[in-house]
Amino acid sequence: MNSEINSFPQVLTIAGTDSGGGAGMMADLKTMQECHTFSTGVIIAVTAQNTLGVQQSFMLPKEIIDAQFASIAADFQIRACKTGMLGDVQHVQYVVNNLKKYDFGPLIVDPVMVAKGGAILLTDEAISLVKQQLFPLATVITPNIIEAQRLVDQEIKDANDIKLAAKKLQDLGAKNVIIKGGHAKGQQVSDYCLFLDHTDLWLNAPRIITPRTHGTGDTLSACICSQIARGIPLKTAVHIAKDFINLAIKKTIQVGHGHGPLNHWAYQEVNKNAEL
Ligand SMILES: Nc1ncnc2c1ncn2[C@@H]1O[C@H](COP(=O)(O)OP(=O)(O)O)[C@@H](O)[C@H]1O
Ligand SMILES: Cc1ncc(COP(=O)(O)O)c(N)n1
Repeated sequence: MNSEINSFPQVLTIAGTDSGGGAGMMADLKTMQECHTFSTGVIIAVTAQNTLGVQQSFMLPKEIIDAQFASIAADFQIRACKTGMLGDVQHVQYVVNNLKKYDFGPLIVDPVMVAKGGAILLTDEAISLVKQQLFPLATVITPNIIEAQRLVDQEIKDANDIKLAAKKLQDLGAKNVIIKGGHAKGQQVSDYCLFLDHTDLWLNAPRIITPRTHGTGDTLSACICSQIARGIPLKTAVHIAKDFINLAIKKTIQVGHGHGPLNHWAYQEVNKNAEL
């Protein structure tokens, strides 16, 4: 066997597609590419979507989902993987089964529930399965504040509530928890990280006033996934991901009429020759 084969960092995104190119698997692939990792994908759902919303979606059958996992496992050495839109109970179960069957390295779970345009991307019944079966497999989970409220079934009003929610989510089996603050109010956008070793930190950045935030959560979690695959420690990875997302929002591109997509190449442009 040639030991050079598969020495390059490879990652996997398990998600829904976005025909509009801004969120879901499309945002993941663009981010992973910019992070100099080779990205593979298991498509769970196909959405007809643009910056104005989700017009239609179609959940793929079990056979083709299992086959995608098998194809990837047979040829690549995936060093980290992430989940995005999983849709419903059945599809969460297919993903859990495959993640137990194959070793794809550390798992980042972005428990995507509702698109920025309002479309439901995870049914209510599927939420408890995500908590019971997917979180215990996860190295990192990255709910936004609204998702965190649903997951702990409690209102989150302030920083203390965020900390308590993160602890509750960790108790469900997720090793590291990041609660994203994009949907909170205030001039700062603060993401709270609670790590496995019980240390914590806040990632702060000035809030950028813009409707162009389609795919922010996908991008943050994909960036963390790629950094982990490259061997970057998690506490460094989260700082890189925060810089990456901040620049992707700040260096805006004018695309679409609604919740516009991000500038995924901004980080590389600003950090030319960065050791990314
Ligand atoms: N208006 C904004 N200005 C700066 N950063 C933002 C803004 N909105 C979201 N972010 C950042 O984007 C990432 C995703 O956050 P959020 O929007 O809460 O997640 P989601 O896309 O899952 O709803 C976080 O790191 C958050 O801090
Ligand atoms: C297929 C898919 N996955 C995830 C999102 C969430 O992204 P956002 O919250 O920015 O709409 C989305 N809109 N579509």
